[in-house]
Amino acid sequence: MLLSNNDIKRELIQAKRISIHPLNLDNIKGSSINLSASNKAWRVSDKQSAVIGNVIEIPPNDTVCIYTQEAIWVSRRLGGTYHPRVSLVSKGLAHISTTLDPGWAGISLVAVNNPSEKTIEIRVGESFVSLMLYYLKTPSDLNIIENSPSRPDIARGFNLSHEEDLFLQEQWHRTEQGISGRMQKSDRYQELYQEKTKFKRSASDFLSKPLVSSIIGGLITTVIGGIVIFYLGMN
Ligand SMILES: Nc1ccn([C@H]2C[C@H](O)[C@@H](COP(=O)(O)OP(=O)(O)OP(=O)(O)O)O2)c(=O)n1
Repeated sequence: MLLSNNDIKRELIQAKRISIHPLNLDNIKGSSINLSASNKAWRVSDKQSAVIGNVIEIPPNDTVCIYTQEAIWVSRRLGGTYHPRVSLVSKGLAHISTTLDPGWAGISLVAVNNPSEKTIEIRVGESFVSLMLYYLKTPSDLNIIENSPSRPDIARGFNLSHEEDLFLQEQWHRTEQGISGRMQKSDRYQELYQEKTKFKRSASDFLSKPLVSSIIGGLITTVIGGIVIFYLGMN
């Protein structure tokens, strides 16, 4: 079953099946979450960084592998698929759709391909890929993650700077505890949490109003009374 925006928000608040950090609530769409481009991106052609200032340049007929800013953890009860955004493909870019395995933790490495004849740019921080998440009917029995978190195995094939290499070694984006812990301490998570408690509070305030509670009480009494009278009449 595909997760809606409400499902994603509920799961993020519980932090038992999904954690994302950094969390951008505006990126949660109807049935997906958009992920943004980080400043770590390399050309497949010559393995060099594709980042110039605040922009990632994708040369004609080349592919650039871009790390997302967001690190994601999902439990064994969820999987996902990565899809290109319309704003990206309408520029002439494409990327090969890939999968998010149950139990995965890490930043994602998304390969963006430019089959056109001109250089196309993606701004650092721009959301460029949509992730759709699905509940699994039964939890995956994959106990050992087959791929190393945040895929340094692939990134080390590029010419990494010392800082980039150090970043890939950081543990916060490579474990459930790291991603979940940072997410729960963030302002955006607190905002999401407050939103939920505000809704709960206003619902209970509404139900506790004397007029509302007497109408509900009256309705319940009428229904129960009706059932009792119906059965008495039957006998
Ligand atoms: N654009 C993407 C898509 C996925 N992943 C992460 C999440 C996935 O759970 C993990 C493994 O994805 P694949 O199974 O597609 O990886 P491989 O191509 O390496 O396949 P295999 O698992 O057969 O080694 O990589 C990623 O970093 N970037």
